[in-house]
Amino acid sequence: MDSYFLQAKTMCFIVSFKLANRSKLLLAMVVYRLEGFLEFVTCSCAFDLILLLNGGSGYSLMRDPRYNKGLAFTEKERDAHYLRGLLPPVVLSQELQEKKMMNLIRQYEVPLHRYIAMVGLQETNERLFYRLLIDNVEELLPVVYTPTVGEACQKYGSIFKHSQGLYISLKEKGKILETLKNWPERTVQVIVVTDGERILGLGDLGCQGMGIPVGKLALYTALGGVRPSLCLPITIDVGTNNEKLLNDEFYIGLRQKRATGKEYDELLQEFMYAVKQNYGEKVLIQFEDFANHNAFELLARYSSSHLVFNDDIQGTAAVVLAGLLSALRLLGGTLADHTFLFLGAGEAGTGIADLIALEISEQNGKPIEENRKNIWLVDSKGLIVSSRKESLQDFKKPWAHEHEPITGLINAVKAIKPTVLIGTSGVGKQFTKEIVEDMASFNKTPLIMALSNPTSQAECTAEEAYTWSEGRAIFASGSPFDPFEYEGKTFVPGQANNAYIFPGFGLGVIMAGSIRVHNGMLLAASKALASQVAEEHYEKGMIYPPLTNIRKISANIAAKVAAKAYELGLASHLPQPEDLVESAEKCMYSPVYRSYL
Ligand SMILES: O=C([O-])CC(=O)C(=O)O
Ligand SMILES: [Mg+2]
Repeated sequence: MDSYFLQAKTMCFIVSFKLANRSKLLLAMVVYRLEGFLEFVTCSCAFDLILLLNGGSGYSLMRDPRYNKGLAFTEKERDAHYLRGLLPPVVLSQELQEKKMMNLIRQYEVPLHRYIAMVGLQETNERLFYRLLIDNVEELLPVVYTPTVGEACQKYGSIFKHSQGLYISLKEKGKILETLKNWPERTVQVIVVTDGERILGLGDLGCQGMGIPVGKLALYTALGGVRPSLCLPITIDVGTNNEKLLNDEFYIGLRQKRATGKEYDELLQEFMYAVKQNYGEKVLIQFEDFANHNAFELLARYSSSHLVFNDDIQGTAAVVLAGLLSALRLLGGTLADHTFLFLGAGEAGTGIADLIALEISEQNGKPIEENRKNIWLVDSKGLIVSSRKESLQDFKKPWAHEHEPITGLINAVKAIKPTVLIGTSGVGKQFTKEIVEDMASFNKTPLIMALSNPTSQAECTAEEAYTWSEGRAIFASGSPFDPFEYEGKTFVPGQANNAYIFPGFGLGVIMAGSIRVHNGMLLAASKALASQVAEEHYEKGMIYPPLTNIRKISANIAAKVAAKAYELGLASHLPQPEDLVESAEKCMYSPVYRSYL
């Protein structure tokens, strides 16, 4: 079915019914609910539909976060929509509401309180929430996202007020399609799903991992411009092995140990096919914070049948590769001239290592096996070397190079002498003074990336990296660190967080109607990000552009990703628009209030 034709037809239906009378409007509403094209319906008409749905009461209407404007409802809107008397006399602009909310949020000193205030706003006035987030991205990202979202997940049960997103537990086995149909939106373009087993570097938080899909999707909208109604956060609850949560009276999930093996696989399979059946094959399914063993497996199993993207493997890889390409402007040489050492050989570590090797192969035309040789990984048992090959998990095997066995990161650093040190271990404080000093002893400009999240799990802090290297290190981290002054110079650490990539990447995939994710699209996203770092940023030690321009950055990433999808023949939205950056910017969600007249 041609969806644009259907959308247009539905819209005409509703508009004509609106012009007729309210009982007919009810019928129109049925049409709308069947087709689910609210976004295409004129604003005032949509407003009327909701009004009708709520029995004609403006009061109920104010309770819908998608439509609520709070004190910004105009006099005319108050008259037209039965709101008179339900609000105090004053009429505020959205700007003033924003100022007031920011003042309020800044009064909370505890980050979790700020998080709770932001979630409260999201649940009452969606457009104001996004307005705040977009206009104050550097200040509010650490509140709704990393690092505060980590603490929010740990305490999710205690702070839980309203449900956000969809929960699919073992209890829904055999009924997942039905469960998906309970979600109010009929059209969904991005799903972020977790099973909560590896939330950031905090481990198994079970069902309380829901904070992560909710936070990631808030970024899809704020940073990538994907409409909130098209985003669906999902948590799959197969139990948790976290004893503390199992014994917590406020825990919100199933009180049982994690299901594994066949039981797990069957639930995930039912989920994947129910999503495809309900939303079609062009819905992007982003896997987030699964444990290593499932993350690699799920990506491999579903990448040829579904539009899947693993943010921790692929998103993190793309953002780190972007940082490396950008850092070369400071370090000199090409990627192939560098030696990389990773602490951590899980999703992030091997994902990044793979993408670096792929990019080097694109550049020098040599086989990927050859280009892996300068990339070394250390896991909990030491340097990954060929004598350990038999006992290694599959995703580590390509990195088992010829070398004598070495235990301990410090010994590996001394032996390998990397130019780039990358932490993806999920364990904090692993880059000790001795390690950073060593890096600085054989590199004029050591590149140090402490990627584990949240801040408590970072391998070292910005201050440590700059001080221990006597101001010579280029430093980037997964969680944000404040600028640091060392001997009169202010260094601005970069945030090598996949937040730079996934919103724009997802937008590009959606724009092109791509049916699969391809490594070429990841490389395109990395290059698009790297190309947006300017001279003034390098002067401060930054290897990423500032987040303040993130919407522009995302539009450029989206354009390059979409272009790659067209080039690879994966795009289904034909013909290809002439100016993809312009198309990306045009389709981005704006949080400005609509008029309901
Ligand atoms: O959520 C973040 O900040 C980055 C990420 O994907 C992770 O650490 O798992
Ligand atoms: Mg993640």
